[in-house]
Amino acid sequence: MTPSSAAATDPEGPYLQVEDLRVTFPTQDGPVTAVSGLTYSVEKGKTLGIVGESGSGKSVSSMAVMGLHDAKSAKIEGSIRVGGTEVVGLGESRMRALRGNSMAMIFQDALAALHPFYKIGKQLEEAYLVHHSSASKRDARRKAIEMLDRVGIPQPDRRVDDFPHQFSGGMRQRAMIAMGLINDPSLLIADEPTTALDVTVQAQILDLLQDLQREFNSAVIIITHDLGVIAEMADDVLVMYAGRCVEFGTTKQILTSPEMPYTWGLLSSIPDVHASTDARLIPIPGNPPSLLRPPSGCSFHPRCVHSDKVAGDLCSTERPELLPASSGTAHLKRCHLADPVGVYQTEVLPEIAPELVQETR
Ligand SMILES: Nc1ncnc2c1ncn2[C@@H]1O[C@H](COP(=O)(O)OP(=O)(O)OP(=O)(O)O)[C@@H](O)[C@H]1O
Repeated sequence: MTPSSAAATDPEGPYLQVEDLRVTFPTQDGPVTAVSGLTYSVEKGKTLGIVGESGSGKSVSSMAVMGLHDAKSAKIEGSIRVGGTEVVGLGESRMRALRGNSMAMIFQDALAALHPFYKIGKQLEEAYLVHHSSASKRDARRKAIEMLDRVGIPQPDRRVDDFPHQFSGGMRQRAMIAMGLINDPSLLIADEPTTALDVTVQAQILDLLQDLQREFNSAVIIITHDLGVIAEMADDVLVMYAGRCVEFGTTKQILTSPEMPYTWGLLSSIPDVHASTDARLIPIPGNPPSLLRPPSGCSFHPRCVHSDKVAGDLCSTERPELLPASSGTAHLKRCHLADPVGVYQTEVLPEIAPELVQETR
Protein backbone atom coordinates (compact mmCIF):
# COMPACT_ATOMS: atom_id res chain seq x y z
CA MET A 1 0.00 0.00 0.00
CA THR A 2 2.41 2.69 -1.14
CA PRO A 3 1.78 6.06 -2.80
CA SER A 4 4.16 5.16 -5.62
CA SER A 5 3.26 1.58 -6.41
CA ALA A 6 -0.32 1.73 -7.68
CA ALA A 7 -0.61 -0.58 -10.70
CA ALA A 8 -3.42 1.14 -12.56
CA THR A 9 -4.85 -1.78 -14.50
CA ASP A 10 -4.45 -4.79 -12.21
CA PRO A 11 -7.88 -6.01 -10.97
CA GLU A 12 -6.08 -8.32 -8.54
CA GLY A 13 -4.15 -5.38 -7.10
CA PRO A 14 -5.19 -3.05 -4.28
CA TYR A 15 -8.94 -2.45 -4.15
CA LEU A 16 -8.52 1.32 -4.36
CA GLN A 17 -5.83 2.81 -6.55
CA VAL A 18 -5.50 6.59 -6.74
CA GLU A 19 -2.91 7.91 -9.15
CA ASP A 20 -1.77 11.47 -9.69
CA LEU A 21 -5.11 12.85 -8.50
CA ARG A 22 -5.66 16.56 -8.97
CA VAL A 23 -8.81 18.41 -7.89
CA THR A 24 -9.26 22.01 -9.00
CA PHE A 25 -12.12 24.37 -8.17
CA PRO A 26 -12.73 27.29 -10.53
CA THR A 27 -13.35 30.35 -8.32
CA GLN A 28 -13.89 34.04 -9.02
CA ASP A 29 -10.26 34.70 -8.07
CA GLY A 30 -8.89 31.89 -10.25
CA PRO A 31 -8.47 28.11 -10.01
CA VAL A 32 -7.92 26.67 -6.55
CA THR A 33 -5.99 23.40 -6.70
CA ALA A 34 -7.03 21.67 -3.49
CA VAL A 35 -5.38 18.32 -4.28
CA SER A 36 -2.30 17.84 -6.42
CA GLY A 37 -0.36 14.76 -7.57
CA LEU A 38 -1.89 12.47 -4.95
CA THR A 39 -1.07 8.76 -5.41
CA TYR A 40 -1.90 5.96 -3.00
CA SER A 41 -3.57 2.57 -2.84
CA VAL A 42 -5.48 0.56 -0.24
CA GLU A 43 -5.88 -3.20 -0.17
CA LYS A 44 -8.92 -5.06 1.13
CA GLY A 45 -8.72 -5.69 4.86
CA LYS A 46 -6.30 -2.77 5.34
CA THR A 47 -6.79 0.70 6.80
CA LEU A 48 -5.12 3.82 5.49
CA GLY A 49 -5.12 6.82 7.82
CA ILE A 50 -5.07 10.26 6.18
CA VAL A 51 -3.92 13.08 8.47
CA GLY A 52 -3.11 16.75 8.04
CA GLU A 53 -4.14 20.18 9.20
CA SER A 54 -7.50 21.68 8.35
CA GLY A 55 -7.60 22.57 4.65
CA SER A 56 -4.88 20.12 3.61
CA GLY A 57 -7.20 18.33 1.15
CA LYS A 58 -8.21 15.23 3.10
CA SER A 59 -11.95 15.55 2.49
CA VAL A 60 -11.72 16.92 -1.06
CA SER A 61 -9.56 13.96 -2.15
CA SER A 62 -11.86 11.42 -0.48
CA MET A 63 -14.97 13.01 -1.96
CA ALA A 64 -13.31 12.64 -5.36
CA VAL A 65 -12.94 8.92 -4.69
CA MET A 66 -16.66 8.75 -3.86
CA GLY A 67 -17.53 10.78 -6.97
CA LEU A 68 -19.25 13.41 -4.82
CA HIS A 69 -17.89 16.52 -6.54
CA ASP A 70 -20.22 18.27 -8.95
CA ALA A 71 -18.60 18.11 -12.40
CA LYS A 72 -19.53 21.78 -13.00
CA SER A 73 -17.73 23.06 -9.92
CA ALA A 74 -14.72 20.73 -9.66
CA LYS A 75 -12.24 19.49 -12.26
CA ILE A 76 -10.94 16.00 -11.43
CA GLU A 77 -7.79 14.76 -13.17
CA GLY A 78 -5.70 11.62 -12.76
CA SER A 79 -6.98 8.12 -12.10
CA ILE A 80 -9.12 6.57 -9.36
CA ARG A 81 -9.77 2.84 -9.73
CA VAL A 82 -12.24 1.16 -7.39
CA GLY A 83 -12.21 -2.64 -7.70
CA GLY A 84 -10.62 -2.23 -11.13
CA THR A 85 -13.22 0.30 -12.40
CA GLU A 86 -11.99 3.75 -13.40
CA VAL A 87 -14.28 6.27 -11.72
CA VAL A 88 -12.81 9.54 -13.03
CA GLY A 89 -15.19 10.62 -15.77
CA LEU A 90 -17.77 7.94 -14.91
CA GLY A 91 -21.39 9.08 -15.46
CA GLU A 92 -23.55 9.83 -12.42
CA SER A 93 -25.83 6.78 -12.81
CA ARG A 94 -22.89 4.33 -12.89
CA MET A 95 -21.24 6.24 -10.07
CA ARG A 96 -24.41 6.01 -8.00
CA ALA A 97 -24.50 2.25 -8.57
CA LEU A 98 -20.90 1.97 -7.43
CA ARG A 99 -21.61 4.03 -4.31
CA GLY A 100 -23.57 1.86 -1.96
CA ASN A 101 -22.73 -1.38 -3.79
CA SER A 102 -18.97 -1.10 -3.61
CA MET A 103 -18.17 1.88 -1.44
CA ALA A 104 -19.64 4.02 1.31
CA MET A 105 -18.70 7.08 3.32
CA ILE A 106 -19.34 7.83 6.99
CA PHE A 107 -19.35 11.49 7.93
CA GLN A 108 -18.45 13.31 11.13
CA ASP A 109 -21.84 14.84 11.75
CA ALA A 110 -24.48 12.11 11.86
CA LEU A 111 -27.23 14.61 12.70
CA ALA A 112 -26.56 16.51 9.47
CA ALA A 113 -26.16 13.33 7.40
CA LEU A 114 -29.40 11.68 8.59
CA HIS A 115 -32.70 13.20 7.47
CA PRO A 116 -34.41 14.62 10.59
CA PHE A 117 -37.99 13.93 9.36
CA TYR A 118 -37.55 10.26 8.45
CA LYS A 119 -37.39 7.36 10.87
CA ILE A 120 -33.96 5.76 11.18
CA GLY A 121 -35.30 2.45 9.87
CA LYS A 122 -36.86 4.08 6.83
CA GLN A 123 -33.51 5.67 5.90
CA LEU A 124 -31.71 2.36 6.25
CA GLU A 125 -34.39 0.57 4.22
CA GLU A 126 -34.12 3.11 1.42
CA ALA A 127 -30.32 2.81 1.33
CA TYR A 128 -30.80 -0.95 0.97
CA LEU A 129 -33.57 -0.84 -1.63
CA VAL A 130 -31.66 1.55 -3.92
CA HIS A 131 -29.14 -1.21 -4.50
CA HIS A 132 -31.46 -4.24 -4.12
CA SER A 133 -34.31 -3.35 -6.43
CA SER A 134 -35.80 -6.86 -6.34
CA ALA A 135 -35.96 -6.94 -2.51
CA SER A 136 -39.35 -6.49 -0.81
CA LYS A 137 -40.08 -3.82 1.80
CA ARG A 138 -40.25 -6.57 4.38
CA ASP A 139 -36.74 -7.77 3.40
CA ALA A 140 -35.46 -4.20 3.67
CA ARG A 141 -36.96 -3.76 7.14
CA ARG A 142 -35.47 -7.05 8.28
CA LYS A 143 -32.09 -5.93 6.95
CA ALA A 144 -32.41 -2.52 8.69
CA ILE A 145 -33.13 -4.20 12.04
CA GLU A 146 -30.27 -6.66 11.50
CA MET A 147 -27.83 -3.82 10.79
CA LEU A 148 -28.96 -1.82 13.85
CA ASP A 149 -28.39 -4.96 15.89
CA ARG A 150 -24.93 -5.47 14.32
CA VAL A 151 -23.84 -1.97 15.32
CA GLY A 152 -25.01 -2.49 18.89
CA ILE A 153 -28.30 -0.57 19.05
CA PRO A 154 -30.31 -2.14 21.90
CA GLN A 155 -33.82 -3.39 21.05
CA PRO A 156 -33.33 -2.69 17.34
CA ASP A 157 -36.81 -3.95 16.40
CA ARG A 158 -38.28 -1.09 18.46
CA ARG A 159 -35.63 1.58 17.87
CA VAL A 160 -35.91 1.12 14.10
CA ASP A 161 -39.00 3.36 14.24
CA ASP A 162 -37.28 6.20 16.10
CA PHE A 163 -36.42 9.53 14.50
CA PRO A 164 -32.73 10.66 14.53
CA HIS A 165 -33.34 13.14 17.37
CA GLN A 166 -34.52 10.25 19.58
CA PHE A 167 -31.05 8.65 19.35
CA SER A 168 -28.05 9.78 21.42
CA GLY A 169 -24.97 11.11 19.55
CA GLY A 170 -23.20 7.75 19.82
CA MET A 171 -26.28 5.85 18.66
CA ARG A 172 -26.72 8.18 15.67
CA GLN A 173 -23.10 7.55 14.70
CA ARG A 174 -23.77 3.80 14.97
CA ALA A 175 -26.85 4.23 12.78
CA MET A 176 -24.68 6.05 10.20
CA ILE A 177 -22.22 3.17 10.26
CA ALA A 178 -25.13 0.74 9.83
CA MET A 179 -26.29 2.76 6.82
CA GLY A 180 -22.75 2.87 5.39
CA LEU A 181 -22.36 -0.90 5.70
CA ILE A 182 -25.87 -2.03 4.76
CA ASN A 183 -24.78 -2.95 1.23
CA ASP A 184 -21.51 -4.65 2.31
CA PRO A 185 -19.18 -2.09 0.71
CA SER A 186 -15.67 -3.21 -0.17
CA LEU A 187 -14.38 0.31 0.43
CA LEU A 188 -15.38 2.40 3.43
CA ILE A 189 -14.27 6.01 3.92
CA ALA A 190 -14.77 7.36 7.44
CA ASP A 191 -14.29 11.15 7.62
CA GLU A 192 -13.63 12.13 11.27
CA PRO A 193 -16.11 9.44 12.41
CA THR A 194 -15.62 10.04 16.13
CA THR A 195 -14.71 13.72 16.45
CA ALA A 196 -18.12 14.76 17.74
CA LEU A 197 -18.29 12.04 20.40
CA ASP A 198 -17.03 11.78 23.96
CA VAL A 199 -13.98 9.63 24.64
CA THR A 200 -15.78 6.49 25.86
CA VAL A 201 -18.19 6.44 22.94
CA GLN A 202 -15.27 7.20 20.58
CA ALA A 203 -13.50 4.05 21.73
CA GLN A 204 -16.66 1.96 21.26
CA ILE A 205 -17.21 3.29 17.73
CA LEU A 206 -13.58 2.63 16.76
CA ASP A 207 -13.83 -0.93 18.11
CA LEU A 208 -17.04 -1.40 16.17
CA LEU A 209 -15.46 -0.15 12.94
CA GLN A 210 -12.53 -2.51 13.41
CA ASP A 211 -14.83 -5.49 14.07
CA LEU A 212 -16.97 -4.73 11.04
CA GLN A 213 -13.91 -4.23 8.86
CA ARG A 214 -12.64 -7.67 9.85
CA GLU A 215 -16.07 -9.14 9.15
CA PHE A 216 -16.49 -7.49 5.72
CA ASN A 217 -12.77 -7.49 4.81
CA SER A 218 -13.26 -3.92 3.52
CA ALA A 219 -10.55 -1.52 2.48
CA VAL A 220 -10.91 1.43 4.90
CA ILE A 221 -9.74 5.03 4.76
CA ILE A 222 -9.96 6.92 8.01
CA ILE A 223 -9.59 10.69 7.87
CA THR A 224 -8.75 12.33 11.15
CA HIS A 225 -6.90 15.05 13.01
CA ASP A 226 -6.45 12.62 15.87
CA LEU A 227 -3.21 10.64 15.79
CA GLY A 228 -4.55 8.52 18.66
CA VAL A 229 -7.21 7.24 16.26
CA ILE A 230 -4.48 6.55 13.70
CA ALA A 231 -2.44 4.60 16.24
CA GLU A 232 -5.42 2.40 16.99
CA MET A 233 -6.88 1.92 13.52
CA ALA A 234 -4.42 2.44 10.68
CA ASP A 235 -1.94 0.09 9.00
CA ASP A 236 -0.43 2.92 6.96
CA VAL A 237 -0.52 6.69 7.23
CA LEU A 238 -0.55 9.36 4.54
CA VAL A 239 0.27 12.87 5.77
CA MET A 240 -1.21 15.65 3.64
CA TYR A 241 -0.12 19.25 3.46
CA ALA A 242 -1.43 21.89 1.04
CA GLY A 243 -3.09 19.26 -1.15
CA ARG A 244 -0.06 16.94 -1.44
CA CYS A 245 1.24 13.83 0.26
CA VAL A 246 4.29 14.98 2.24
CA GLU A 247 5.01 11.77 4.10
CA PHE A 248 3.82 8.19 3.82
CA GLY A 249 4.72 5.13 5.86
CA THR A 250 3.50 2.37 8.08
CA THR A 251 1.78 3.59 11.22
CA LYS A 252 4.83 2.55 13.23
CA GLN A 253 7.20 4.46 10.95
CA ILE A 254 5.10 7.60 11.04
CA LEU A 255 4.39 7.56 14.77
CA THR A 256 7.83 6.52 15.97
CA SER A 257 10.24 7.88 13.37
CA PRO A 258 8.60 10.60 11.29
CA GLU A 259 11.03 12.10 8.82
CA MET A 260 9.24 15.36 8.07
CA PRO A 261 9.31 18.22 10.57
CA TYR A 262 5.64 18.78 9.73
CA THR A 263 4.68 15.25 10.79
CA TRP A 264 6.84 15.65 13.83
CA GLY A 265 4.99 18.91 14.54
CA LEU A 266 1.61 17.16 14.17
CA LEU A 267 2.77 14.50 16.63
CA SER A 268 4.14 17.08 19.03
CA SER A 269 0.87 18.98 19.04
CA ILE A 270 -1.03 16.05 20.60
CA PRO A 271 -1.75 16.88 24.22
CA ASP A 272 -0.13 14.29 26.50
CA VAL A 273 -2.20 13.51 29.57
CA HIS A 274 0.92 12.28 31.35
CA ALA A 275 2.91 15.48 30.69
CA SER A 276 3.36 18.02 33.49
CA THR A 277 0.83 20.84 33.43
CA ASP A 278 3.42 23.43 32.41
CA ALA A 279 4.66 21.28 29.50
CA ARG A 280 4.33 23.21 26.22
CA LEU A 281 2.97 21.92 22.95
CA ILE A 282 5.23 22.68 20.02
CA PRO A 283 3.38 24.81 17.51
CA ILE A 284 3.83 24.41 13.78
CA PRO A 285 4.94 27.95 12.96
CA GLY A 286 3.27 29.98 10.18
CA ASN A 287 0.35 29.17 7.88
CA PRO A 288 -0.14 26.82 4.93
CA PRO A 289 0.44 28.43 1.50
CA SER A 290 -2.31 29.89 -0.66
CA LEU A 291 -3.87 27.23 -2.89
CA LEU A 292 -4.75 30.03 -5.32
CA ARG A 293 -1.14 31.09 -5.80
CA PRO A 294 0.96 28.15 -4.66
CA PRO A 295 4.71 28.70 -4.21
CA SER A 296 6.98 27.62 -7.06
CA GLY A 297 9.25 25.66 -4.74
CA CYS A 298 8.50 23.52 -1.71
CA SER A 299 4.98 24.03 -0.29
CA PHE A 300 6.51 24.46 3.16
CA HIS A 301 8.68 27.37 2.07
CA PRO A 302 9.06 29.82 3.81
CA ARG A 303 7.04 28.28 6.66
CA CYS A 304 9.70 25.63 7.10
CA VAL A 305 12.34 27.76 8.79
CA HIS A 306 15.23 25.40 8.15
CA SER A 307 15.05 25.80 4.39
CA ASP A 308 16.80 29.19 4.31
CA LYS A 309 19.36 28.09 6.83
CA VAL A 310 20.31 24.80 5.29
CA ALA A 311 19.12 24.37 1.74
CA GLY A 312 19.26 27.98 0.56
CA ASP A 313 17.55 28.68 -2.77
CA LEU A 314 16.67 25.07 -3.52
CA CYS A 315 13.57 25.09 -1.32
CA SER A 316 12.22 28.31 -2.77
CA THR A 317 12.75 27.35 -6.41
CA GLU A 318 12.28 23.60 -6.75
CA ARG A 319 9.45 21.44 -5.50
CA PRO A 320 10.83 18.32 -3.79
CA GLU A 321 9.72 14.90 -5.07
CA LEU A 322 8.30 12.25 -2.77
CA LEU A 323 11.48 10.27 -2.07
CA PRO A 324 12.38 7.26 0.06
CA ALA A 325 13.01 8.22 3.66
CA SER A 326 15.92 6.72 5.54
CA SER A 327 13.91 4.49 7.85
CA GLY A 328 13.09 1.74 5.37
CA THR A 329 10.77 0.37 2.73
CA ALA A 330 7.66 2.24 1.71
CA HIS A 331 8.50 5.18 3.92
CA LEU A 332 8.47 8.29 1.73
CA LYS A 333 9.07 11.97 2.44
CA ARG A 334 8.89 15.19 0.45
CA CYS A 335 11.93 17.27 1.41
CA HIS A 336 15.21 18.36 -0.21
CA LEU A 337 17.11 17.56 2.97
CA ALA A 338 18.46 14.10 3.77
CA ASP A 339 17.61 14.41 7.46
CA PRO A 340 14.87 17.03 7.78
CA VAL A 341 13.86 16.22 11.35
CA GLY A 342 17.46 16.21 12.61
CA VAL A 343 18.01 19.58 10.99
CA TYR A 344 14.75 20.86 12.45
CA GLN A 345 15.74 19.77 15.92
CA THR A 346 19.21 21.26 15.82
CA GLU A 347 18.62 24.38 13.72
CA VAL A 348 15.02 25.43 14.28
CA LEU A 349 13.80 24.20 17.63
CA PRO A 350 16.41 26.15 19.62
CA GLU A 351 14.88 29.31 18.14
CA ILE A 352 11.17 28.57 18.49
CA ALA A 353 11.16 26.54 21.73
CA PRO A 354 14.57 26.77 23.44
CA GLU A 355 13.21 25.46 26.73
CA LEU A 356 12.25 22.19 25.04
CA VAL A 357 15.77 21.74 23.71
CA GLN A 358 17.14 22.30 27.22
CA GLU A 359 14.62 19.81 28.63
CA THR A 360 15.70 17.09 26.23
CA ARG A 361 19.45 17.62 26.84
N1 LIG B 1 -15.93 24.13 -3.58
C1 LIG B 1 -14.76 24.65 -3.27
N2 LIG B 1 -14.30 25.76 -3.88
C2 LIG B 1 -13.10 26.28 -3.58
N3 LIG B 1 -12.25 25.76 -2.66
C3 LIG B 1 -12.65 24.65 -2.02
C4 LIG B 1 -13.92 24.03 -2.27
N4 LIG B 1 -14.04 22.95 -1.47
C5 LIG B 1 -12.88 22.88 -0.74
N5 LIG B 1 -12.06 23.91 -1.06
C6 LIG B 1 -10.74 24.16 -0.50
O1 LIG B 1 -9.96 22.99 -0.62
C7 LIG B 1 -9.05 22.92 0.48
C8 LIG B 1 -9.07 21.55 1.07
O2 LIG B 1 -10.30 21.35 1.77
P1 LIG B 1 -10.64 20.01 2.56
O3 LIG B 1 -12.07 20.13 3.00
O4 LIG B 1 -10.28 18.84 1.74
O5 LIG B 1 -9.67 20.12 3.79
P2 LIG B 1 -9.50 19.08 4.98
O6 LIG B 1 -8.07 18.69 5.03
O7 LIG B 1 -10.49 17.96 4.85
O8 LIG B 1 -9.86 20.01 6.21
P3 LIG B 1 -10.75 19.72 7.54
O9 LIG B 1 -9.87 18.85 8.39
O10 LIG B 1 -10.97 21.06 8.13
O11 LIG B 1 -12.00 19.03 7.08
C9 LIG B 1 -9.44 24.02 1.46
O12 LIG B 1 -8.55 25.11 1.31
C10 LIG B 1 -10.82 24.41 1.01
O13 LIG B 1 -11.07 25.78 1.27
